[in-house]
Amino acid sequence: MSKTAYVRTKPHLNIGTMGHVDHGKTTLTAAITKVLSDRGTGTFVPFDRIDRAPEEAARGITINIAHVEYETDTRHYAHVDMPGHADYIKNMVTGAAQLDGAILVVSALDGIMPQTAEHVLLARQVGVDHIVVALNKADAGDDELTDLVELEVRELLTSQGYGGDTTPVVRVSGLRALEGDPRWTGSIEALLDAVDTYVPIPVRYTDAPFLLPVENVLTITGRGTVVTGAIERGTVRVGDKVQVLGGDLGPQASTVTGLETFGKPMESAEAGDNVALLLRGMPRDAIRRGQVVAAPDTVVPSRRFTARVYILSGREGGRTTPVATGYRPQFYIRTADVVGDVDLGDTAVARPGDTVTMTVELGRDIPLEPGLGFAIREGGRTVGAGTVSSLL
Ligand SMILES: Nc1nc2c(ncn2[C@@H]2O[C@H](COP(=O)(O)OP(=O)(O)OP(=O)(O)O)[C@@H](O)[C@H]2O)c(=O)[nH]1
Ligand SMILES: [Mg+2]
Repeated sequence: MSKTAYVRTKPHLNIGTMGHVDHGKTTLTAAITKVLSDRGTGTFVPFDRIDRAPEEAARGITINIAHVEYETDTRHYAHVDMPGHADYIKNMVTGAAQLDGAILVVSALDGIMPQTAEHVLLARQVGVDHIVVALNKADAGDDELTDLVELEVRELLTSQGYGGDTTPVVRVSGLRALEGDPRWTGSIEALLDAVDTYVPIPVRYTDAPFLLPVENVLTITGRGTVVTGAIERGTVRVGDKVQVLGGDLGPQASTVTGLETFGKPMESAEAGDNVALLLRGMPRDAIRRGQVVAAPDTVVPSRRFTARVYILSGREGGRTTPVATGYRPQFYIRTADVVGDVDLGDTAVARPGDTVTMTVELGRDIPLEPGLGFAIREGGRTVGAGTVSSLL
């Protein structure tokens, strides 16, 4: 089977849809691919293909199917439609989504709902700096109500530091656009123009040594083990030697023998690209989500570090009671999810809303470095957000 190689002609960005359940994220995602396939710069991905369970390995070393790709006149996008609220939280807090910008989908009929606010808050915490709003279901709403919803959304964004006054808010109908109604396909064009102009091309760390947090691991019969994820920094080429780090077996050497993005082979990939790497001689059970693939001898896994941590307040969905030394929550670091012991030193307790320095000892060694962000979770909710200060 011969495949067309990926040709990099435009800057690549990672974006995604977020917003309350049923506000139309998946319908909008399908509509975007429809409008762009009509333009000839993408492939139409119908609703039920996006909403289907991920990981379909049969077609080659391809990435999680919740991603779709498309091109506008000026850019190449990987777009992730997170299937549900829990997946959104997981992908955002672990950094797996690595969004350069987000489309906040708000139903013009319902306005802001709890997950709308929660997703905006989380986007802020994980460093998504640019949001474009799709006021969806505009076909079914009346103008006065939609005006109110728009006002409400702008206020929410401002309250989270997004500059709601200048945020593009575009009235769309994913459903009608999907049906080909020209009035509403035009609304999708307008939304894409807003994304193209409002979300800047991010600075990529292409000069740093290669590092890929592993999101998924698959086996391709007859070819070997494949890992997928978004490249955090650096570049990688077919033939490069790499190390797999953060597992129980210690660092393991391998060589990249295949490289693809969205099923298309590529010679080299760089920071920000969503890729699949075929790794020579790597047994399937020797690597799992949460580990990293890196340039040899550039990363040393460790488990003790100090960090500055913000403990979310109850109002932000966090705890209502303080934490103390001996607290043992889960730490979400890159794509890893690992338990850690918290030591607050001289500080007696950390109350919700406080920012504190803590020492953490993780349950296993993982690649860490100063400046690395992480989330702290407990019982299915995010209770803290922090940054590594130093390794011990
Ligand atoms: N009238 C109208 N209905 C819409 C529009 N977009 C989506 N819907 C309907 O809203 C419902 C939810 O749409 P989805 O696209 O599944 O919403 P979602 O946000 O992906 O939902 P979750 O993934 O479950 O959070 C479906 O019944 C859609 O047909 C729209 O533009 N107009
Ligand atoms: Mg959906």
